[in-house]
Order: sequence, then structure tokens, then C-alpha cells
Amino acid sequence: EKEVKYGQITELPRQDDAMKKWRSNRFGQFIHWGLYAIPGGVWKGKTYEYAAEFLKSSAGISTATWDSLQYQFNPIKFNAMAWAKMAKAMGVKYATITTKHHEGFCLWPSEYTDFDIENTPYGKDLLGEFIEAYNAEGIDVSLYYSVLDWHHPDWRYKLNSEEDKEAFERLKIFTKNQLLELLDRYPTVKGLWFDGTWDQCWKDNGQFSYELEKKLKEKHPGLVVNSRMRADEYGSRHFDSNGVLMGDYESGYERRLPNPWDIEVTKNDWECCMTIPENQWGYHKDWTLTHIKTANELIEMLVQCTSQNGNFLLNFGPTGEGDFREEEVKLAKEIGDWMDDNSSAIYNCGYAGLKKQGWGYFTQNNDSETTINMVVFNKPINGKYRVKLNKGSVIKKAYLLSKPDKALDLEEISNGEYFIEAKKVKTKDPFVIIIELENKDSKKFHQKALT
Ligand SMILES: C[C@@H]1N[C@@H](C(=O)NCc2ccccc2)[C@H](O)[C@@H]1O
Repeated sequence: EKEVKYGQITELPRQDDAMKKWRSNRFGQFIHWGLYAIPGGVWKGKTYEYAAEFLKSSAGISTATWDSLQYQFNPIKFNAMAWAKMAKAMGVKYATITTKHHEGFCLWPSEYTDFDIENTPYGKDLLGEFIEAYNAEGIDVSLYYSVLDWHHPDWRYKLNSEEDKEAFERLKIFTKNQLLELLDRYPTVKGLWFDGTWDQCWKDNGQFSYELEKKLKEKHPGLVVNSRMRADEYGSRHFDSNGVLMGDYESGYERRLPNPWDIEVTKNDWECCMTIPENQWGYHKDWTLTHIKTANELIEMLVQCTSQNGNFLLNFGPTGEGDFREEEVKLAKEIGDWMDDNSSAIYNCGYAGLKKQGWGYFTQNNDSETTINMVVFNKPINGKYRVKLNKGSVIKKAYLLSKPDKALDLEEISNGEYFIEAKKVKTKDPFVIIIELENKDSKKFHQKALT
């Protein structure tokens, strides 16, 4: 064990109301929007396959040229209420929007830079409109903020000289000022989602990130911060040098999920952020370049996250004009239709303390000890679903969520192990079987097999 002075600040897992709400939300919408949405991955007639929000670097565009995009930013189709209604219909309970991505352009009128929405043809407080509209739909809003800032003259990847160090001191003050400004301007926000914190400059400033997290949480009680914000004084990120999680939840699952059988991951709160194409966060004009995930693939990711105590943050990249591409609108509708019938297995649900089986995923409502959800993605050819509960568990009844009045046949295999028979399930979509137990499900008690 090392002595870590600048590591974890808040005892985890947090049990305060703000964190309980974050945990119960489960499904969120990520919005990546900035100047990169204008070129959409295409520059001087050439399409760049790399992530559209990195076009500046992948096309080798000078900062001056890139920054001049600010004078073209005028999303005439932007309608925050329409966006919020689409998000509500999709079934998200929270949304995380880029206030400033690596390019440094700010979607809010910041007093600390002119490289912001105020100095565009649009001119208005776009971020404020977004927050107001989403909150009006009952959707919590959290703010993405990139520490990495390609526009700011004081950004340094590494601190090689005294001049670098002096510049980065100014950058740290700028960063703190902007974050305090965001919390001042938008008091209803629930969280901060930090990005761009992988470079040496930040790893050399663990104490600063510690003090910054403390200051932001003092200013904004209940604030939820991702582990990506933090480094400790030895440069260890997300987890401190003794393996203790920093921030309030693990945010390392970017475009990837844990192994579905992994139960270690259930011990902390965590979130997976996911793109619909292989790797496009900002709007890209050409979505034929890679596989576009289907609604069923995305629903399975959401269910897997829930089954392992994680949140699922699905990304949308609005166009430079302020609307969504048709593929995104269609997926939002398909996922929303599924959520209309099945969200009881997602909202306020988590790890059921049971070993995953081949037909799909167990989830359990955090307020119930006697009902368990089985979300099915793979129907067994004999129509019999094997469930291995905790020793001593007895099933009172099992039924399809869609047909609560029709009890399914049960066959007890051994103590706490059953086959549930559901032969005539017609739906082509993932579906839910509910298990009701006779007795309290002793989630905590895991009978170790005698081997
Ligand atoms: C949440 C995602 N994180 C950003 C990302 O991939 N950063 C990693 C990266 C940063 C700089 C060069 C290459 C790759 C993406 O642009 C999204 O914002």
C-alpha cells in the first residue's frame, strides 16, 4: 500500500439521493456537438474515415483555419424541445452533452474565451436552451468537458520547461474558472463528465484534480463526477495507486463493455459510453464506412450494463444544422418502442447476484428482493430456460412480462435450480420473463461450489 494523499475523495459506492438517482437512471443519451459537425469528416472534398471530431488532426488543419469554422456555426434546425422529446420517447433518463470538446469551442457564452457560441451567427446560449428543454422533459443533464484544449495557447501535452509549467498553470486556472462558471450558470446539472485527461500534463497534476473535485463538489452538493477526471499524485488515473476508484463511478468503458460474466465490475458504479457507428462521436457525413449498430445490438448492451450495475450512455452526433440523421431518429424510435414495454427491467435495476445464463441477462429491481427479471435474447431450442438461483430460493411463479396472468410451467432441477418453460413466445424482439420468489432472495449469500 502506498500513502496516497490525493486519491479518492468520496467514500464509494455513494448512497446519497443524487447518486441513487444517477444509478436508477441506467440509460442516457450522449450528445457530441461542436464545430466538427460542420465539415462532418470531409475536408476539401476528401472523406477522412477517422472519428469526425478529430478531423482537425486527421486532415492536418491549422488551428486558425479550424477555428474560423466558428463564423459558420448557425444551426438553423436546432430545436431543443424536439431533441428533448425524441430523447424522452427513446426512454433515456439522463443526457450528457459536450460543453467543450478537444477543439476548445464552447457551446455556452463563456466569459473566459471568445471561442464560444456568443461569437457565432447563432449567438444564443445553446447549452442553456438544451438544459432547459431536457429538464422540462424530466431528463437529468450532465456536462461533458474536455480538459484537452487544442485552441487554448497554454495547453501543453507535457511540461518540459519552466515556460510549459507557467503556461499550464494558466490553463489550470482557465479550466477551474470555466467549470465553476458552468455550475454557476446551470445549477440544475447533475454531473460533470471529464475527458481529455490522459496526457502527461494532467498526470503530473494529481493534486490539482483532487482539489478541483473537492471544490466543485463543495460548490454543487450531490455533483456526480466520472473517474476519468482524476489522477492521484503518482499519475495513476481512474483508480489511485492502491487501486481505489476515484470520482464517483468508473468511466473507462468507452466503445467497449466488460465480459458479461464478470462480477468484479458489479462492485462499483460504472458507465459505458457507446457510438452507433464503430467510432464516430461527432457527426460524420458518411455512415457507410463501418457497421452501424442495430437497435437489438444496442438494447442488448443496455441490458448487459444494467445486469452488471452499469449505466449505458448512447451517443448521438447532431449535424452542423442542428438536426439528427435519419438512422439516429429511427434507432431512437425502435429503442423507445422496446423501452415502452420493458423498461421495468432497466430503470432502478441492477445486478441480481446470479450467474449469467446463455438465454440472456438477469436484472433485479433495487427495491425488490423477491422478483427477478430475465431479459431473453437467445431462445433455447427446447423452450426451457435454465435458472440457477441462490441456494434455498423457491420460485412462487414465473410469467412473461407481456402476459402476467399466465403462469409458466416450472421444473425443479435441484435446490434453487429450475427450468422455466416458455415454448410459445412469438415476438422477434428481446423479451422479459419475471420470476417471483416465495422467500427473500438472499442476494448476498453465494453458495461456493464444493469442488
Ligand atoms: C468520449 C470520447 N473521447 C474522445 C476520444 O476518443 N479521445 C481519445 C483521443 C484523443 C486524441 C486523439 C485520439 C484519440 C472522443 O472524441 C469522445 O469524446
